Amino acid sequence: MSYADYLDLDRILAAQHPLSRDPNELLFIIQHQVSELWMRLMLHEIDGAIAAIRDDHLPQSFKALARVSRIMEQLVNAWSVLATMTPSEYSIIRPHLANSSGFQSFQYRAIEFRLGNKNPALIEPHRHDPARLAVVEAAYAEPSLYDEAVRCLARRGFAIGPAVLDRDLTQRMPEDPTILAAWTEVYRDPDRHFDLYELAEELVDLEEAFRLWRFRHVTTVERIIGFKRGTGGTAGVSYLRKMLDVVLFPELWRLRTEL
Ligand code: HEM
Ligand SMILES: N[C@@H](CC(=O)c1ccccc1NC=O)C(=O)O
Repeated sequence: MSYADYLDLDRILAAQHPLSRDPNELLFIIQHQVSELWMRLMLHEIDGAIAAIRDDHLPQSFKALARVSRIMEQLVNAWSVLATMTPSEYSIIRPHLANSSGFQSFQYRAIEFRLGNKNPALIEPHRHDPARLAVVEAAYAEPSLYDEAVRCLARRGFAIGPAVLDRDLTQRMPEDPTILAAWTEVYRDPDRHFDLYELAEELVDLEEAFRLWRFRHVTTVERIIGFKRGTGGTAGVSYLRKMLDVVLFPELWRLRTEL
């Protein structure tokens, strides 16, 4: 066993195939490949966190969630590398991308779904690809990270409404007063509910990192393509700006007003 064998470097380092003659395309490809590798680890850790919460092993979930947030921070900082690519450079690469786009990232979609941001329309780009479709559909159908956190609140004796606990898991969880009341209680007496308090703060950390990623995506996109339409068919920057309004764990933000 050698370093290169263990890491399967021959395959990883032979996996860049620029379509243009532009030297900057290598940056574009590697930026996305590195992101997909980090996303692979994020999905693994999110799955671990979900299982740990389900099994009431909260300290184990904190380790996994902290790792997910630190990975997301890597992805946030990675935008600075891509931002060294100018609009002139990208305009040479872009025609080669045809209508491929980030919508086709099955790992990104699985992460969004695992974090509870469910939208069935976004399964469609994966319809033609059975193996990837299976990953996305499983993430769509299964309880999200936040579902498991809320079920944990219920197991700890907080009165979570039946509409929440018996909900259709394929829909986004609507903001709910019983969840808000439970988290508010946790934050009013952290010493009494310390592990739930810590869980909540891990979730807030993760959501903050995710928001920063969305913000840097849209800002980098505006810097590189301005207000052109996206290759995936959306209006581009104005579409991505709307995504900045997504709130993953609404009651955890709302409770701060209640304290
Ligand atoms: C020059 C660089 C980039 C440009 C111009 C760009 C542009 C866009 C646009 C316009 C969209 C909306 C879909 C569309 O109509 O095409 C989009 C979506 C997306 N992009 Fe990028 N992007 C860039 C780099 C990246 C990178 C480095 C990643 C990291 C993996 C990424 C991941 C995604 C994802 C996951 C979506 C779907 C977002 C969602 O559903 O909320 N993009 N991108
Ligand atoms: N949506 C981008 C294209 C794009 O960024 C892209 C194309 C192919 C593979 C990855 C991509 N990155 C994420 O959206 C654009 O409109 O220029």
